[in-house]
Amino acid sequence: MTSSVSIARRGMLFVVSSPSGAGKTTLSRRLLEADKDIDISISFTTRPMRPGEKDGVDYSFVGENTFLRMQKDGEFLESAKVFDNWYGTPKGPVMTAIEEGRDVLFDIDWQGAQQLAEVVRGDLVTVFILPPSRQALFERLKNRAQDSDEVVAKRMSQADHEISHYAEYGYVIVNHDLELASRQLLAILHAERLRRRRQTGLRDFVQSMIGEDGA
Ligand SMILES: Nc1ncnc2c1ncn2[C@@H]1O[C@H](COP(=O)(O)OP(=O)(O)OP(=O)(O)O)[C@@H](O)[C@H]1O
Ligand SMILES: Nc1nc2c(ncn2[C@@H]2O[C@H](COP(=O)(O)O)[C@@H](O)[C@H]2O)c(=O)[nH]1
Repeated sequence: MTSSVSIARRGMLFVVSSPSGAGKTTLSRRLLEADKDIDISISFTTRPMRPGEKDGVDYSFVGENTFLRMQKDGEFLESAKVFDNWYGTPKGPVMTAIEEGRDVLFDIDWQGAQQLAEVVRGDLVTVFILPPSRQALFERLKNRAQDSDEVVAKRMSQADHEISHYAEYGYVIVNHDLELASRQLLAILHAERLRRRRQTGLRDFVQSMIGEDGA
């Protein structure tokens, strides 16, 4: 029978970005289902709630005055205007999770990823999701049926610019087959947890083993 050995490690900030509609929210949800040791960062936004979304679950929905006050008071780890709305990552929950050695998942855009890179560097893992084609991206946005034609057109018009940032990311996944892309994302998470520098308890673990008598 096997039993697992627990070695202390640093938590990481696991960022997933993509052009709108490529599937990062879908993949993020599947990652949370598949791995219970990662928490999602719930962003604040001034965007109107979509059908089916819940306040405090998908986002914390706030008015622009509240958002700008929070931004001024330094309550965000990063924040950016995306498609005419404000989005921001609240500092508190992320810092607590990292201090406890837990991993945090971020569904944020390239501007947010750049800002996080300035703050955390070594604890940051970045994944960019590409659609299999431009046509597939358009169809996913249309079929999601949660945004007006005008909003879909705006997101498509910015897709090229968003895609141009793919080279700033450590990993890139083409989300053609959802099952495969989900497995690939999970594999990145698992491999990154095993990086030697993240395993802060390794030294003690190895020392105790070397010091053991017998065998
Ligand atoms: N591999 C896939 N094949 C087909 N449809 C997919 C695939 N992945 C995601 N979808 C669908 O594409 C639509 C867009 O996905 P999702 O909402 O996850 O995109 P997103 O990148 O989070 O977009 P946004 O940035 O606008 O939030 C959804 O309806 C989702 O079910
Ligand atoms: N920089 C940040 N970007 C964020 C954050 N939360 C979400 N996002 C990105 O905004 C767009 C649009 O999202 P949608 O839910 O309105 O479709 C998408 O690229 C998200 O990744 C955030 O806190 N900071």
